[in-house]
Amino acid sequence: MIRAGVLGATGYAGIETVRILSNHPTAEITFAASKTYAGKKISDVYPNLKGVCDIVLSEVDIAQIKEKCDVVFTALPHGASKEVIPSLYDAGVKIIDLSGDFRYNDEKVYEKWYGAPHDCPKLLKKSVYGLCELHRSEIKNADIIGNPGCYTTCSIMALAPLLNAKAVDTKNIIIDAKSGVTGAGRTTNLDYSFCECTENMRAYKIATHRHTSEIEQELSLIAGEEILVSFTPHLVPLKRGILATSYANLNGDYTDDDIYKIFADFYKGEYFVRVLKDALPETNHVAGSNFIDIGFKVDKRLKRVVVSSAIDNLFKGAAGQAVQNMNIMFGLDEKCGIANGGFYL
Ligand SMILES: NC(=O)C1=CN([C@@H]2O[C@H](COP(=O)(O)OP(=O)(O)OC[C@H]3O[C@@H](n4cnc5c(N)ncnc54)[C@H](OP(=O)(O)O)[C@@H]3O)[C@@H](O)[C@H]2O)C=CC1
Ligand SMILES: CC(=O)N[C@@H](CCC(=O)OP(=O)(O)O)C(=O)O
Repeated sequence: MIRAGVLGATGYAGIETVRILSNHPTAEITFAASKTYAGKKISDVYPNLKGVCDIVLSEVDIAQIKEKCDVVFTALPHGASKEVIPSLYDAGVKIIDLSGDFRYNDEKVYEKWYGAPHDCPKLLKKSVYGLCELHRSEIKNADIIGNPGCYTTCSIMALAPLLNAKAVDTKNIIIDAKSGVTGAGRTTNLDYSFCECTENMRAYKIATHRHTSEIEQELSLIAGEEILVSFTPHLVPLKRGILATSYANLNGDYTDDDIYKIFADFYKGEYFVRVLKDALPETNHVAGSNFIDIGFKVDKRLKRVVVSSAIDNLFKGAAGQAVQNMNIMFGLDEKCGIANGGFYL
């Protein structure tokens, strides 16, 4: 059995990690940390886990983690992760960080978009960007994973095949993305309260959202040149789900069949990627699952392709992909514990 710890276990991404690991056939939760609820059972905080996971929450304790864990998931706010990760690394456990702290190849990019010094650039260099379908071979041997952001997973996977095939103009890419409210975490911030969010939609952080830099890092690697994108996130009245609509100008007279072939070839054999033909994704079809659904349409009039992609922000966008990373790092079947399709009516 893989012995797993979860820090920030009572947050939305943390509890989703706990829920997935509780059903994982070859992993068990041996340590779960919370500042606010230390001393309580996790099932007292989330009663839906009663009888499924009743572990008692502790303060972070590196000596205990060293003794009890092979891998630790840090589901903490960015900034808090990089404070604890050096000690975890010294304790010899593998680390899967769900925050933005270990996603960058260049600390200067982090510092520019997060507005704070990175503090542990040597460990940042050792980390691998955990977008499983793109970095599987590096993930296998990694000790620290920077698990991707939710908007970024949905956006990068929608555009990577087109850039890889050099099918689109690299200059004018636009990503318009919508997220459910769990994307903001378990916060008491008024902006995310029921009456502010229900029956309402709003764009935010236009041209400044930190995920822009993560998307640009990965798309540039694939394209082999610097890619800049317009990225506009929106908050929509859903609990879970991200839908991204990406626009790119085509470099030639591509048909829908040509574009389908580009996507199908790029994601050949990828269980968690469902390329749709003559259909478009819906957040309901991926909720509670590790799937990404990708559909598209060529706009012949404008010689443009519009790609629509959907994920569950807490699953493929956070905890599910984190467990997918664990499976790869420990040589398990990548689908272990996360193979099922979700189901929401
Ligand atoms: N929500 C989402 O859809 C996604 C989130 N992420 C990332 O995952 C991480 C966790 O996000 P999410 O679960 O949404 O956030 P939450 O706010 O829901 O949970 C974070 C938890 O961490 C603990 N915590 C808060 N502040 C600190 C601190 N300063 N030091 C130590 N612990 C702290 C709190 O638990 P306690 O008080 O019990 O210790 C809190 O509940 C973030 O970095 C986020 O960006 C990534 C992808 C998607
Ligand atoms: C709706 C909402 O607020 N979403 C979050 C994204 C959550 C996430 O994936 O962000 P990290 O990069 O911090 O892990 C946001 O826009 O900041």
